Amino acid sequence: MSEKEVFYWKIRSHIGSGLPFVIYSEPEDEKIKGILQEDNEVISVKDFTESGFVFAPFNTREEEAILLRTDIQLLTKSERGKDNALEEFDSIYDSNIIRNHKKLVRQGIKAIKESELEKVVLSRVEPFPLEKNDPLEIFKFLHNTYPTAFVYFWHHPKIGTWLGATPETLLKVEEDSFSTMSLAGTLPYNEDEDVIMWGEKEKEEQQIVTDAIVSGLDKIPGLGNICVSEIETIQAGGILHLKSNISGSLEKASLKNILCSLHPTPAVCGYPREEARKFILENEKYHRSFYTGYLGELNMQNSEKSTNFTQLYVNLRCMQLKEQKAWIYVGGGITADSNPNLEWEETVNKSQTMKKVLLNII
Ligand SMILES: C=C(O[C@H]1C=CC=C(C(=O)O)[C@@H]1O)C(=O)O
Repeated sequence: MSEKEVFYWKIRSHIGSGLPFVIYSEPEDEKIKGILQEDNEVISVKDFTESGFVFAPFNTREEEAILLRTDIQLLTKSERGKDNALEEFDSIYDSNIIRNHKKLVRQGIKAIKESELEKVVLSRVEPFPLEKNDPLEIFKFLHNTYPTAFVYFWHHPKIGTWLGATPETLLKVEEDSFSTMSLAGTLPYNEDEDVIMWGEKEKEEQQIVTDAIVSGLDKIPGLGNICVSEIETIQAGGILHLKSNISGSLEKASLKNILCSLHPTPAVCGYPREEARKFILENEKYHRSFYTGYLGELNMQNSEKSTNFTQLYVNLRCMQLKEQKAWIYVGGGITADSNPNLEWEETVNKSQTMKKVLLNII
């Protein structure tokens, strides 16, 4: 058996034993890592000084972030094949689903016009029937199709099974520096278009995220030299986003303080945070669970440099596998200038990220 076959064989046998694990690949990296826990204990993160793989929900105030212990660590390399040119396809939606999402968006716009709320991120979940349910095959396809994303397959027998390919970094910390990202605004990617015309709505949406992140970080003692990069356009599968990198130096600030300041960012919740959170919990009418939470390596050891590092990503473009279905989670940022029809289309475009891959598996 090749090294890669041994890697997947060990993962399959861990799944067979009903034990928790995660496999993942960092953006632009061909390494696939595995973290396997040897018992099925559900471990909650207490103060973010722990080491392991963290999987945190959207609502960290009421739900726990889960830690996988690094009992076994695996590594393999996987040359990505040529970019999988997967076909887009038209989904057929029940008219109630469309109506409900547009209604939610209209409620959000109304609240923005009538209250202090400036931006709210509204989402939905849609089921996709799976005939063949092989999450490892889905993971391999995601890894091959989205080389610039953080791709993962996370499983805990007592919690559930999630997969995703997210373009958004929440926090990277190594030695005395940190970086995060302001990602917002969405347009469909069209390879024939050389110049991308971002509208005022998208620019404003992204600026709200940048300003809120910077003003939150500014208040944390022990963080300094905060810099914001130029805004750039990035491609994430079939869509484009506006992105700025935000970085700085970290002296004594704790990870817990930084994460409390960052999560949930206005890219997944809104601004001001409290008003947006309240609106989401009262109006979305479904449970986000780990969608728009975050995940990744927490206080892991870099053996080459003998330092600790943390690399966390926002859980976007993701799905949960249950009841022979993939539940795909999608949302978008709403501001006063949002158009409910376009917001619906945006969620449809985002759902293609997962569906294109699933269609090749079933
Ligand atoms: C909430 C999602 O995306 C966020 C991240 C980037 C762009 C977004 C937007 O344009 O609305 C969202 O803020 C999602 O993909 O489900």
